[in-house]
Amino acid sequence: MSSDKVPDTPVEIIVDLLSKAKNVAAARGDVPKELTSYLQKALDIASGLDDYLEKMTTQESEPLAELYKKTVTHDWDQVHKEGKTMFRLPKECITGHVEGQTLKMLIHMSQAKRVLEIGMFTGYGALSMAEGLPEDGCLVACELEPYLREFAQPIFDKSPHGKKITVKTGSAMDTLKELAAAGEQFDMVFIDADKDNYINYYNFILDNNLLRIQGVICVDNSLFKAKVYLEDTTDRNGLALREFNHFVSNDPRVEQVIVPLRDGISIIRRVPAATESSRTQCEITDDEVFHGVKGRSILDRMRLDGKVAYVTGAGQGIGRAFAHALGEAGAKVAVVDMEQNKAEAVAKELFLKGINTISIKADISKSEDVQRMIDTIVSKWGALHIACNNAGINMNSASEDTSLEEWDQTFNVNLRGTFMCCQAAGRVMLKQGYGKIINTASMASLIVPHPQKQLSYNTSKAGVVKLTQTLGTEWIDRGVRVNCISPGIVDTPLIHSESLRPLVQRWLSDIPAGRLAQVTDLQAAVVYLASDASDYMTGHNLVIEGGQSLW
Ligand SMILES: C[S@@+](CC[C@H](N)C(=O)[O-])C[C@H]1O[C@@H](n2cnc3c(N)ncnc32)[C@H](O)[C@@H]1O
Repeated sequence: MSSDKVPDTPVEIIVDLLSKAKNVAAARGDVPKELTSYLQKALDIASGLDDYLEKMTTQESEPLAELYKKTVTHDWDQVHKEGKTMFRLPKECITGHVEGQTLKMLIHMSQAKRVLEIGMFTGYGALSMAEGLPEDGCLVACELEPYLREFAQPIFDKSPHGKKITVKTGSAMDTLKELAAAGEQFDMVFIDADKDNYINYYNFILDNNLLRIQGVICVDNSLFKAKVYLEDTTDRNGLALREFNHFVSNDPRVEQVIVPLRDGISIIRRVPAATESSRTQCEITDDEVFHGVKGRSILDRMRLDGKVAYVTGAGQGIGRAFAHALGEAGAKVAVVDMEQNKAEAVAKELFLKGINTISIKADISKSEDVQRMIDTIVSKWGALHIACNNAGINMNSASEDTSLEEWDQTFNVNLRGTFMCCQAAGRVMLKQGYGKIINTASMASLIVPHPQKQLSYNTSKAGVVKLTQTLGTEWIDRGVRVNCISPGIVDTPLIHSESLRPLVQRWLSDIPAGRLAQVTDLQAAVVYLASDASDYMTGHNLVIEGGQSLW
């Protein structure tokens, strides 16, 4: 701490007091050595803490460093004297490096997408939080002083994250009212403005649903230089924070913890409305719709954490997208393809995203490969919950010319192969009493796509639907659900082949959605069918074709 700096946090105050005590001790000749040495040790511990935290915390970005420098070197007294700000703003207002990174970390951990800041100052906290937001995230910063928006904006503009920030100038309470009237809701709120209004901001936010359930409110200065717990406190802000902490700690709508970082940060989580205390406050229907099935919200019910999955034909296209989707939702994924290098490449992608994965080379038209695939997965991970039978081939010929070879080859992979996978996976799943099988069929099971000629493909995919319906009804009473997904025409490398490329325009005129399907259009469906949320669904053909089969 530099000598001209006023101690501002409990630790800084302790350092100041210990330094004074040390000086008093040094001025007297009769202080025992032991006491001087204890004082020195306490001083070393306290004075080293903030520096150490600074050093061990991830460095700030260049725009943040620039914003910090610009803020602490600015002549705020002069600005105020010139009437550019209503209040004299001390540069110590700034959140700074360690707190900024803490806020950014909280944004990541809570996966917040929409953030509200009350009290922006020069935008250090706002930009730190914006850096933690996803690309489509947004942060609304409330600030009383218009001067500060002008001050911060040029640096926001230099950062790739600055565009996520919208500054609303004026009284924060007016802005909160405006946001509530517009039905806005946030995942995280950072309160860091006028201390005696904290309680009003907090209550307004909760009373008006500005914070979503499970959302987080962070509050700065909640230790307020230790004045919140020192008995002789008369300071207005210290008393306001004391009352605020007391109120929050008794509020059944939330859980809170005060982290003794700098001047204290409270982290307050809005708990689900279904807690005992709030239940007694109003009439609710006390059921799974209200609480969620096994207490899990609908999005949680689509998580696949701890589940073991495989996807065949996962080396590219739809299968690759399915493998990523299942992994992102929490499953361990075996990436299966007849081309080993492709399976390995996709498994590497999943690994980079932190997904547990293995690659397996298997030709699903060979029964020994199918059994080896299942055995490998079960011996590696001890179970099999999700079987995604996606591998398939498509060949084109006029029906009068279709060779038996083409027919057999198509059926060997698309129908016989899918059956073998279903059977081998099903045997494991029936023993477990639980399983989800998702076959890739095709819109061609419903309509006859044209003008291309693909008799064997269409017929084999119609077979996949009937296979799915039969297994789906035969096995559901033993916990195994079997469904299929029928994509329309998907924009994969396959359709950019010489023979198919000219047909794209023709197809587009048959698709109400006006575009081909992207593989990403199919990802949510596979996660849904793989999750407990679809447990009542079996033998279903989920058609995703931009409306093409309806025209
Ligand atoms: C402690 S500073 C905020 C620091 C900031 N969060 C950061 O990351 O550096 C408090 C800010 O709140 C603003 N403020 C105070 N009262 C306000 C009010 N009623 N409405 C909006 N902003 C207010 C002040 O102008 C000041 O810029």
